[in-house]
Amino acid sequence: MQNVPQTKREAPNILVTGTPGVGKSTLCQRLSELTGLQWLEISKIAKENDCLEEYDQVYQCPVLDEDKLMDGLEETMCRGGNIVDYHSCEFFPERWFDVVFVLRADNTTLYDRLVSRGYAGKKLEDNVDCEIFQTILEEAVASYKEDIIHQLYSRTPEELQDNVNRICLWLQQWFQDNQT
Ligand SMILES: Nc1ncnc2c1ncn2[C@@H]1O[C@H](COP(=O)(O)OP(=O)(O)O)[C@@H](O)[C@H]1O
Repeated sequence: MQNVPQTKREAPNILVTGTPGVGKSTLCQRLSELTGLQWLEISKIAKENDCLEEYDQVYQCPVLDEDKLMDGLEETMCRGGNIVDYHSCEFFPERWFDVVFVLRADNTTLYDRLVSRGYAGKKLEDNVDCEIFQTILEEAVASYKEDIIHQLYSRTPEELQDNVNRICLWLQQWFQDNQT
């Protein structure tokens, strides 16, 4: 699949990734409403399309059938115009994305958000550690060219708005640079 020839996309594909609770869905929903790009919530799509294998008891989350999911998304991603929202990023084909935003939050903010989502015990601890150790940022750096990766803090409504504005500007520039 990695060798599929790259055809020009009509609109870019954006990846929004980061630890659960950093604000991906909130940002993606807002962006999708503003720009008309399609918001792809990978967790939801995997569930709806039977792309979940077994349940990981240690990490208390379902395990993705990544190959099945990738095959199902290939056509949509080749067309372009998608905002992909997922808490991991290493298994997507690199060629799918024009830009990668890694959302961040501070530990206290993230802890409070995850507690109010009902996370507790190991699951809560692991997710806060994931943010402390910048696991998803490192995953992104290992998987995509560094010049397309942007780290954005999303701790407050003001930061959310700044991020939306920044991504909209990026998008405008992409359309200017890719006019046919
Ligand atoms: N920039 C922000 N400022 C304040 N609250 C936020 C911000 N971004 C997200 N939130 C809140 O944090 C919680 C988790 O956000 P969500 O978008 O569901 O995160 P994720 O999709 O990364 O798991 C939600 O209650 C949301 O309203």
